[in-house]
Amino acid sequence: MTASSPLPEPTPLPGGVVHAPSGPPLLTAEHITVRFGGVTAVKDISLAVRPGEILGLIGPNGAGKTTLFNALTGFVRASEGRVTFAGRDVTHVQPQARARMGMARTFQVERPFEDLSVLENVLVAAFLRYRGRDAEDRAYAVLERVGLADRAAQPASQLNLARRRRLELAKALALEPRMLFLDESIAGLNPPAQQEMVALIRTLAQSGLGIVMVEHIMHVIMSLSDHVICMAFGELLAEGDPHAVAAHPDVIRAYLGDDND
Ligand SMILES: Nc1ncnc2c1ncn2[C@@H]1O[C@H](COP(=O)(O)OP(=O)(O)OP(=O)(O)O)[C@@H](O)[C@H]1O
Repeated sequence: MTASSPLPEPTPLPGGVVHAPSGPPLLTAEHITVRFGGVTAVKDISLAVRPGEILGLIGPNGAGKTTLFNALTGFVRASEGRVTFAGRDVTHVQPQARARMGMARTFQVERPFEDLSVLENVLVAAFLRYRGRDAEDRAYAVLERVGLADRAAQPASQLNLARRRRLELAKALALEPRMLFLDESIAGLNPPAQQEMVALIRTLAQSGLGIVMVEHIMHVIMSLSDHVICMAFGELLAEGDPHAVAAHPDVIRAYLGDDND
């Protein structure tokens, strides 16, 4: 029996203009280590993301993806290492301040203000950067962009899962970020909704946003990512373009020994 990769081959996505990450890195992380008491959840991981680039973080359960993601966005304190955004050291900058600087994130469990309308939810985020009419204009523009403009007046509580995910994305985009951090934006959606979200994410990268995504749906992450980092037990297992990572013997071993893909 030959050891073929359990990860799907990257396939071009329909309608995709090839996007071209360019310029110096927008985000760099150097030698990030995160310890929780005696547990080293992330060990010496470095990465860089350029404008327009999509970085996919993969790895079996407990690999440290979420912890690394949280260290990048400021929700977890790095025990060692440095995070730089747009040339500024943000290692000790609080999450909300990072968001205002242009590092916006979504949450795996989306948590809109249920009683507020879709528009009001986006306005709450828009007010972090804009005032009055500017915030409203920004919120409407973002709702158009994610395809929720026709739901603007609806209470967030009435949205289905796919639209809640779009609202989560709209809230992040209302900050007019340069980097977007997506925590499982696609898992749990039905296939058509997955495709719509994939197309949207691709468009956002094409517009020049740098994107870091943690996602369990392998065919999605392997197709969308320009660069993939595979972690296991907190450490870097392999990195490179999706083809190279999917074919890497250590990655194959990690996934064959784990049924979470
Ligand atoms: N707040 C914490 N306190 C203690 N240990 C933690 C904490 N957060 C994560 N860990 C541990 O760190 C390790 C990495 O967890 P993490 O959630 O980052 O992995 P993951 O790759 O995101 O996993 P999954 O795919 O299951 O979400 C695990 O051993 C986990 O139990």
